[in-house]
Parts: sequence; C-alpha cells; structure tokens
Amino acid sequence: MNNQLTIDHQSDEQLRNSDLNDLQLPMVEIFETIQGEGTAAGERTTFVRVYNCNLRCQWCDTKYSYAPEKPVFFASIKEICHKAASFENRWLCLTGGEPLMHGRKSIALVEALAKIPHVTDVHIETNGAIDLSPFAQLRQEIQPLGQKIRFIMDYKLPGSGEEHRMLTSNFQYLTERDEIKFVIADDRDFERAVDIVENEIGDGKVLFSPVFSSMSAKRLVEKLLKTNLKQVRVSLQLHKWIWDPEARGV
Ligand SMILES: Nc1nc2[nH]cc(C(=O)O)c2c(=O)[nH]1
Ligand code: SF4
Ligand SMILES: [Mg+2]
Repeated sequence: MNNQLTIDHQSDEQLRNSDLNDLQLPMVEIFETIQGEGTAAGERTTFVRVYNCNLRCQWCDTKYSYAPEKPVFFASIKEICHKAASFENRWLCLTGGEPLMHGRKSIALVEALAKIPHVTDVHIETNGAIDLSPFAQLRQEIQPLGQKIRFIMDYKLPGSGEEHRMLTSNFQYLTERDEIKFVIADDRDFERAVDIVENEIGDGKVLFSPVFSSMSAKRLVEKLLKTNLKQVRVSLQLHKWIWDPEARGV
C-alpha cells in the first residue's frame, strides 16, 4: 500500500511542478463569515466550498453542493487562492460537499491554500469516506507549512445512512490538533458515537454536534453529562442560530 502511495505521490509532484495550479475545479462559493462550528468557532474565516460529494447523508444541510445541482462556477487553483487571499483572514475553511474527492487536484489545492502567507490555519471539513493518507503525507512533506493544515473529520453515524462508508483507517492520520466530529441525529447515533470514542479513535479533539432539525442542544448536553466522557466538546452550529438555517453563504 505504501509503495503504491509513494508512486502516486511522485506523479502528483511532477504534475504539481507543471501546471496543476491552472487546472479547474468545480466550485460552489468562496466567502467570508465567522466559523460556526468546532474549536475555531467565532473566528473570522474564509470559506472555500468545492462542488460535489461522494456521500448522501440523510440530514445533509448543503444539498446545493452536489447533483442534481450544478457547480456555480469553475475556477483554477490559482484563481481560488487569489479570491480566498483577498479576504485577508488568518483562518480558512476548505469545505463542500467533500473537498478532498478531486484526487490530485484536491492535494494541490490544499498545498496552495497553505502557501497563502497570511493564512495560518487551513482546516478541512472531510466526511470520513476519503482516504486521508495522501493528505497526511503532504502535510508531513511540506513542513513547516504543513503545520497550518488541520483535518476536521466527520464520522458518519447510523442516522446519516452512510456509516458503512466510513474509513476507520483514517483515525491513524489524525493528530491532537485535528478534530473528529460526530453529528448526532438521535439516541442510537449518540450511543454509537460514545462507543467509537471509547474504543476506536486515537488522537484528535472530539466534537459532538446535534443535527439542527432533529436533536435539541439541551438533550445532547444532558445525555453527554450522563456519560463519563470528559474529553468531548459540544459544538453547536452558530450560523444556524445567527441566520436562517437554510441561508447559503453565511
Ligand atoms: N458559518 C459557517 N460555519 C461553518 N462551518 C462549517 C461549515 C460547512 O458548511 O462546512 C460552515 C458554514 O457553512 N458556515
Ligand atoms: S458528506 Fe457532507 S456534504 Fe456530503 S452528503 Fe454528507 S453532509 Fe452533505
Ligand atoms: Mg454547512
């Protein structure tokens, strides 16, 4: 497996040295808001939302990021970085859809975003169904720039309908600076999340977040307080409280 990765990565590198940054990616939006979730909640953040997703979660709140919707625009990695840099934020969230599903283009995009000088934190919302090994490898290879890159990896629970797609091998690539997010729709999801935290994960900050439309924050907190999990942080989606929960670009 490692040999295969090395070979793939060498060809990625050759491509990077040519004009990969001129290749186009399908996009949904690039905008500035405050980060609504996770350990960077409240920070002014530039969002880069890439089109398309390899999952179809029941409770997905960004259905406009994949078919039957179309990409809103196409942009080269150079253009994406130019627009993202124009907001002058230290924090940058790469999201989707699933932003890491575009193979070597995704690798090149992550590297290019980490190279924006004033950006100090590139956090990547990834859905748990994409192999993180090439991205973890990139992070190691481009030190010290790699320190800017953080994964916010979802673990999709039964209520999403996509748990069978989870790659638990991804847990090995996460460090204490990364985050593992459990989006919890119901009691069954909660029990499963507790089981995974207790038995399967390694490093990484653990976040429990209620599905906005199906579990109240109060119920989630009350359930958590009945467990012995001291390392779990509850994360609410601030943007759903500040704006209309259906609003885009916020
Ligand atoms: N404000 C705000 N924070 C977010 N954090 C993660 C988001 C996402 O859609 O991935 C998101 C989003 O769409 N808006
Ligand atoms: S992975 Fe994210 S964008 Fe894709 S269907 Fe699930 S919630 Fe929606
Ligand atoms: Mg969202």
